[in-house]
Amino acid sequence: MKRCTKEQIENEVDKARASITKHLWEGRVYKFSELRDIITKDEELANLIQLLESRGCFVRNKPSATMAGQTVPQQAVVLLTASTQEDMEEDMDTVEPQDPLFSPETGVRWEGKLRKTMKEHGLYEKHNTDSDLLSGFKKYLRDDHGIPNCKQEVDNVARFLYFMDPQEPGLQFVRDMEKTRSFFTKLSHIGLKKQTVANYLKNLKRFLRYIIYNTTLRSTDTLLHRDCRAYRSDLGDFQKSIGKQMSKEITGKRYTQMAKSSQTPQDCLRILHVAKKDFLEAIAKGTLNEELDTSQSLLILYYLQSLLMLKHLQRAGVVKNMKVSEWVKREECVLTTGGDRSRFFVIAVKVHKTATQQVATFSLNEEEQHWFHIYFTQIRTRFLNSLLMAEDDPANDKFFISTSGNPIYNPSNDMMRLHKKYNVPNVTGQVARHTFETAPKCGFTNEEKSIIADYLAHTTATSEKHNRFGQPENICRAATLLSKLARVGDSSRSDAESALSSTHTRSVATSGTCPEMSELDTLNLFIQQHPVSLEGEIPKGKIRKVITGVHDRQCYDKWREMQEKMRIDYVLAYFPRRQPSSHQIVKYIEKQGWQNNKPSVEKITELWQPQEAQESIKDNKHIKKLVKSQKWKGLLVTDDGDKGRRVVTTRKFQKGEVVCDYHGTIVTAAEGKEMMKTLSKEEMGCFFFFKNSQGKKLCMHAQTFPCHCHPDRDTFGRQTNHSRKRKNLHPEVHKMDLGGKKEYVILFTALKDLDVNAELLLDYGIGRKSFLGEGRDLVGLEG
Ligand SMILES: C[S@@+](CC[C@H](N)C(=O)[O-])C[C@H]1O[C@@H](n2cnc3c(N)ncnc32)[C@H](O)[C@@H]1O
Repeated sequence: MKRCTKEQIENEVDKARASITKHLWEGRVYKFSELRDIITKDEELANLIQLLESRGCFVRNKPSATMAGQTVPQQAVVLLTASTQEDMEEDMDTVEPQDPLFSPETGVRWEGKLRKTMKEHGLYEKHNTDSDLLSGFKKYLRDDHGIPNCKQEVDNVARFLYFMDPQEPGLQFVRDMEKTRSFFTKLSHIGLKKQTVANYLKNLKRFLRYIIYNTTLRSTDTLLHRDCRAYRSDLGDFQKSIGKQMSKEITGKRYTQMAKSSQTPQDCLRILHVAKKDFLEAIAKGTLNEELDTSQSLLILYYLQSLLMLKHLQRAGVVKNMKVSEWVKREECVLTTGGDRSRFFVIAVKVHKTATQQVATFSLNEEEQHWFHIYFTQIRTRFLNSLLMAEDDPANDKFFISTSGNPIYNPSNDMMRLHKKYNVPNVTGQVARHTFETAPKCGFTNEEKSIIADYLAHTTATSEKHNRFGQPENICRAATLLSKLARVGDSSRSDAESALSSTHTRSVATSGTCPEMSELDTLNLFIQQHPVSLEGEIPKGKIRKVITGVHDRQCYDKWREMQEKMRIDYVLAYFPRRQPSSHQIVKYIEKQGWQNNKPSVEKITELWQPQEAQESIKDNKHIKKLVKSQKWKGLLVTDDGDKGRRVVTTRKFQKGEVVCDYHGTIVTAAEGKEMMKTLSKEEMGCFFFFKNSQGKKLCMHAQTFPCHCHPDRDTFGRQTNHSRKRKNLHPEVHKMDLGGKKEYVILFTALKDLDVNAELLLDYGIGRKSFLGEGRDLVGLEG
């Protein structure tokens, strides 16, 4: 090139340099793994490497035995005490401590086939996790990240390190991005889910963060430290590309999940219904200060987390980060609806990873508040006791604590365990939020819709609005409205369902303007929020309509109808065995002080019938009054030629009704018999012999006339005639508290329905040997 210009020569030199560089990189550098793939025998491989190196070639990533001095001395990697939390992530996919009672279904399951494939591709073997490097990482995860069981994560990294260098766990891998890529490509090629591959990547990134920030590497090996940082940044790019592939898979999965679960809000709440019985039993135990076993304690913990995510639609981050101080500072809010006051408790969670700057607010009703209280005072303290904690331990202020005494790690997994335990298809918090967001809000006013939207969105504006409880009512109203949504189509009906079983209501329910929110659902919710009570008042229109919406009229009528029925039953219960007169009913209703919605006398009279249960009768005031006063109505004494006087009815009596009593004085049966002996044939005997519950023979005699207590009247019982065949009365012996003294009372009840002008007839028991009836000596008596 003598005649060439300087520029031409320089061009040629550049070309040669590029060619040599290319040769150096591509022609003279060999990867150890590639050579090993061709030559399997160690000795031959070693000879070849020796030859290549002697000719100026390079062999990359040889096992460390052949690279002595290049690995980082492990003693240089010392765990730093101060942790760097600058970019702590939400690690929702890491496996958590396993509980024998609630076995989780998380992480990679080393099913036989997968394990085999991984083994075949050299991806399964791992380094001993007790090595300095890995045990340091383990400690870092446990102490700095509060992950007590990080086995899976450490195992993943141990597997990766083994793949990169089977000899020993080292850091040289940061200088081999290509092999790193090959590890991840292989993982996905053998059929691991993209999400699992992404987990490996995430674990590796966290391992690097540990190395970079939590070890002494920065000072002991600056270059390697620099390479670790560069490698971690490259991993970020790699993660993005995997992320793209994964997002397709995950979006697809989520879409299917959403589509699958775009059922109804109450489907999302199914687990809360299914587990509720057991949960309430556990709560009841807690309320009674009885000791709860671990299974019950966990049930309470998982149920409450699920309640927050599925019913109150809080994100997992909110549940995880809710603080004790926030629980303690909960704000009471009373929604007054008509005569009823509903208490709510608003809680604001300020720090939650899902949305910094925002305050998540939710409100618990009184019952829920009690549940949380039981958890807080009994379960949480017990869990905390299982670990000796430092004063400044983060668990001290986290509201939800796991059995190990550490803050809960992943509420979503806890919720999944609860679903699994009760064999209910899992619903995630995200799906629940989506379902409630998209549920048709038929019958809601625009204002109500916006309250719900605000509540669900937690926009900054909303949080500002709600911050410091500016508008706690709205939060409570949102909770109420969400309950309303949740009850659409709910099949677990109670009072409301029976109340709505009339044909009229059914036709309204089906022809209503809002098929999504039927009248039945609305009524159910309304009754749940404003239970029908004997004394309560139905809420005033404005407050009522928050729930009743377009079904206000029907709900109003039904509520009142239910209350009226309750009041009728109440009045009827006061007259269990003796039909009350109109006057008695009016007086009794007046005594209750009901201002409106009073039941009518006619209805009560029409509905009255004697109750079968005899228990209530001995304490029944109405009967007691009649026994004391002897002013039994509906009876008349007439004269009968043959039998003397007789008692007849002046009104109808129903079978089972108390007609009158046998009023007299109690003596022993022996005394009664003695008294009978003294009677002449002409004298009439008024004796009623009976046995008390202890079998003692007694006698009620009505020989003294008029009696001292009722000198103005002859009582009906003693004028009742005998008939065995046509008897229509049945005697019942009771012991009643009459003015502070327990006394025997013999009530005559109707054996059958009695018409007007029916003679009262009792079987005196004549002829029965065991019965010392007063008429046993009578002759010529009808059968
Ligand atoms: C407890 S008193 C019944 C009221 C009675 N008839 C009166 O005038 O006072 C019982 C007496 O009534 C009469 N008596 C009751 N049942 C009768 C009957 N089936 N046939 C005839 N006399 C009867 C008998 O004289 C009997 O001693």
